[in-house]
Amino acid sequence: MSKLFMFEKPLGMRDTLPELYETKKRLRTEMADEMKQWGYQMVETPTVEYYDTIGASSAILDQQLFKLMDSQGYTLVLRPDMTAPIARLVSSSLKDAAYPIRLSYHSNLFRAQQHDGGRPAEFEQVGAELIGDGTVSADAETIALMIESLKRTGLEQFKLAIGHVGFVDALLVDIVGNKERAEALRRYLYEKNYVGFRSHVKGLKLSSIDKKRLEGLLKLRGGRDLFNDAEKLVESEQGQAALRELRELWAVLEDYGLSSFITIDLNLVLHMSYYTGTVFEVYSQELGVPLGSGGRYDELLQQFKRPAQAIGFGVRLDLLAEAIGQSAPIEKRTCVMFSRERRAEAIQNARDLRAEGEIVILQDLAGVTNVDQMSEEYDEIIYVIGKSKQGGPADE
Ligand SMILES: N[C@@H](Cc1c[nH]c[nH+]1)C(=O)O
Repeated sequence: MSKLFMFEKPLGMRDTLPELYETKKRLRTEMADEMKQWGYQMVETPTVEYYDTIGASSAILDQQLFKLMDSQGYTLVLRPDMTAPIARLVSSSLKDAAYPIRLSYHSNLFRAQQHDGGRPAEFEQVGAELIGDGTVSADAETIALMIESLKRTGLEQFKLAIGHVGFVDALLVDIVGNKERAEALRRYLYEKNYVGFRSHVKGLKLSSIDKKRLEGLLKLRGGRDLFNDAEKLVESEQGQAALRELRELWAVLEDYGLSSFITIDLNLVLHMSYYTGTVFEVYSQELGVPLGSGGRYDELLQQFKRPAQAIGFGVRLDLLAEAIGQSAPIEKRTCVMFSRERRAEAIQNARDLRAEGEIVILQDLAGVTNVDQMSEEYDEIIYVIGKSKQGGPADE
């Protein structure tokens, strides 16, 4: 091995130390327990998939895919997303299961990074998919489940922004006339580059009324009241239908008692190109980036020959851990330090304490070079050293 790389990790790869490991484990368990109680069943899919199927339908940029080749020469990818593998699974291994199907997962995903110091290229996502149900009730269930599972982890200050692909697309095409010109504007929205959006709009050959309408889109963020403004802005039936759907969604989320977590953001555009309807993103007060997102993808399943409407979400565990702070409970650690002549007694001691649920490190004194430094690691040390005292307590 080249000495240069001995301590290096590939771009964007991270180690997880014990404290973060425990925090992530707690968060994963809380979320998984909540999803289980809503009837979502956990599944696992392979880490590697075929590039032609999963790589392409995952809607992740090609340059973000980790690619490898199998022994037959087929290109494989490390999965960048769980939604496409689940669509494959539902259309193959679960093809006889009746819709709607409720599945959940916690899986590591891989998205290659171009620069160092950026986001991790491998991260864990906890998510759920509700497949085969196109109702607004399914949209609301997915959003409510996301909120409730985040609440269960102890996250308090967060908001979920809801938008609709149908609305943004309809409004942009209404005004600029075709999909290509709309695409340039969508890109600014996706990058949340509103300054760029405004200056692009200024340069377009449009009437001042239409320019105002485009700028009006940026203001469509807030509570239920903005639906009235939005209705005036969009002309097409597609745009109006999207707004009716969102109004109904809001009403269902009120029935769940969760509307206080919601803002409507009608210029929300997400990274996955498979979204077709409602989309949403979760922000916590602590982070500048969304820690999870999701949406409706009614056309993805037909690529796998089992057409179905579907919706789901994914939460990034690394970002959730960052938002919540390392919060695994501090557990007491006891060390039973023994010398050889009392080894059997020490083993029994450790076994008894572990049976009571304690964390016990069993350590041969001869294996330690710096006893003082080692002692600092533990909350309690029980020395079982020296001559055996038959039946008596361990030496302190
Ligand atoms: N797979 C999406 C999240 C999602 C799940 N279901 C629908 N969307 C992502 O990684 O961003």
